Amino acid sequence: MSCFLSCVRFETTTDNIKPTSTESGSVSGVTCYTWDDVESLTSNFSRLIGTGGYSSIYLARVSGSINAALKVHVSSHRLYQVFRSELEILLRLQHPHIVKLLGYFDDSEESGALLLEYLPQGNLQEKLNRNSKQVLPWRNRTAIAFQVAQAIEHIHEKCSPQIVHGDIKSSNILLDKHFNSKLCDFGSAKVGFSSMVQPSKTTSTMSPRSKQVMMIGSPGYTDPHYLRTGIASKKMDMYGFGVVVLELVSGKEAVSSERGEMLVHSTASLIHEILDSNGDIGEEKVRQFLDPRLSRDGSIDLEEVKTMLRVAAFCLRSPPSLRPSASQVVQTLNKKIPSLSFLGCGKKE
Ligand SMILES: Nc1ncnc2c1ncn2[C@@H]1O[C@H](COP(=O)(O)OP(=O)(O)OP(=O)(O)O)[C@@H](O)[C@H]1O
Repeated sequence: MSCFLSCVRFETTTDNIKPTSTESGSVSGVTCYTWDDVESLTSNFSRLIGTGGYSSIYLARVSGSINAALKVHVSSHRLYQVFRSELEILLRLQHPHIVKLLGYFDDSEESGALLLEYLPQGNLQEKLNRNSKQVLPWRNRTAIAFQVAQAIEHIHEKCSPQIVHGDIKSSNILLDKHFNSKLCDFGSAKVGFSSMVQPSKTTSTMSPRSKQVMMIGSPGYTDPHYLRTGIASKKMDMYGFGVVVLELVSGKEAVSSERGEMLVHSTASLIHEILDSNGDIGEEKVRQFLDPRLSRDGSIDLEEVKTMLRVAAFCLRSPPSLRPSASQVVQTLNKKIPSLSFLGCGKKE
């Protein structure tokens, strides 16, 4: 990146955070960095730890010793808006299960980077992968579901204006050294509407190709109602959450890398059976669906597996109005999953 540029500071007290020109500095514990700082924090981008559709993530060191992750957004005018939107949202969020913003770099035109707390166990998708050396124990899986539901509850119901994440998936769930989870990637999030957002006028006059670029969500996780209507709502996050719970229980990918089949399709008959019987599932079915790597764990309570499957089934329901809210999911898991208490994972926030 050529020259560096002035920093932008944000006032976080208003709904729309307005930038005001300043020098480098720190605001509410969030530091504004220069590009020289960014190069030095990442030792010239020497360790790539992740890549996404819009960004590359590098290991960084703050004060010479504390690990952090630097998310550098692809430099372009359009993607600068994605960066700004993610920055503005993260500045407003503080929750134990949402990734913490430590600082940022902003050239005010087309380049930006976010300095985030570092999550050493990477993302949940990698941890559930069959080739992962370590099998994620059942107790951690239920805790992760509970913590992600708490994070969604926070953005949906405890933030004003509320936030729809728009891309709930296992690669957007990061894990700390104890396998506690943190929701990340707010680049697709929508803020400040009562319950849903319709495509804007400009979107409705766009070519189908440009519309495709505007769509949010990821294959295997996207709410079919959103795909049909373009209307993003809190219930689309609950759909993505339902798919993540299916992944946690089965250990399977949302889209099979071998056959390209979607988990929601291969599990459709099981989901229907659960919904048609009002939540009742035979034990044999449950055992068949459970991640085979967990079957050696004799301590698994099949009632907990049933609860997780019921939650997933209800989150995948159509129409979206039939899906539970994040608070309802938090309450259900809290009540019906005794193993949560073993972990001290914080049944209460
Ligand atoms: N704070 C972090 N600590 C450790 N690893 C991280 C961190 N942030 C991101 N990563 C890694 O980088 C990956 C991509 O991050 P992220 O989803 O934020 O990027 P993106 O460009 O928004 O991706 P997407 O394609 O989902 O839009 C994550 O799945 C994770 O593996």
